[in-house]
Amino acid sequence: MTAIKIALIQLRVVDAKEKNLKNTIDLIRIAKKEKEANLVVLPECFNAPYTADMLQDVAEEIPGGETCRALSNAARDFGVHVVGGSMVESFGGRLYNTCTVWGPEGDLIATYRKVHLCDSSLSGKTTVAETKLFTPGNEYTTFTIGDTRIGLGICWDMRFAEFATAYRTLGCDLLIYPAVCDVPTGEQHWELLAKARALDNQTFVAFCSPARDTHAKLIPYGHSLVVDPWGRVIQRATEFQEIVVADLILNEVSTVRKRIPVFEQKRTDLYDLKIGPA
Ligand SMILES: O=C(O)CCC(=O)C(=O)O
Repeated sequence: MTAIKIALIQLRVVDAKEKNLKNTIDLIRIAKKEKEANLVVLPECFNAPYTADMLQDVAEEIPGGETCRALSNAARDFGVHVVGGSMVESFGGRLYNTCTVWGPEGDLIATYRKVHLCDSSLSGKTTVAETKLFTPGNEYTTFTIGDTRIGLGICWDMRFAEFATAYRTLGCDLLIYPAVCDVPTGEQHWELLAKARALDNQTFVAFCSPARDTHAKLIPYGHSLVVDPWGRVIQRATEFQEIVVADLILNEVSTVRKRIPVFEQKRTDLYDLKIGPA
């Protein structure tokens, strides 16, 4: 079994794409060279702040744009898997909130387009209306490191229990969600959601947020974290820019599943999950 050392880069996102890309590359280098991670994760909208009026300006084609070039080069130069948080993808005249995944040779090994678009007033302080801005994706996305299958979601996706359970059914042992939650909602729900998805599905779960920026329109909660299949938080960031690193003891997945065999005991005669697309 390939060991996974995951690094969540809680990036301080500023209002200039080149600065964010440069900062990202520096932090990917540190995550690999100094902290010896073999899987590096970036936050949702890591290359530009999360604001509706900026989307067209920062949108790029995948894999043709400067953000993909930067991530591909970093993955190859440092020899590390990179889950590229999310970026605004422009495709066929539409915008998607998309995560790219890069292998250690710099190859694009997966892309995931956010499936559940967020229309919410969150805590009552922040309003998000993504269905007016983006087109939703329609597919699950998984990739593997060694024999570990990893499933992807973005932010609001973390609230949909069936979606995460579908990933467990598809064979995932780790779920990764780049995300931006506002502070009041984060205080109430962030850790609870990560623990719930981990415990329900007996998988590792990682949420990766940008660092807190009190001048941003949507002030990110921060506190990126990793939860194990038993539902314990094994690493947690503060609200500032930092890299949190966790060794995933992947044997724990089968241990927890043997000790608590809920997936064998589901009453699929009474309830069952249909996995699409239809
Ligand atoms: O689920 C949340 O609390 C935040 C969701 C969100 O802001 C988003 O998906 O863009």
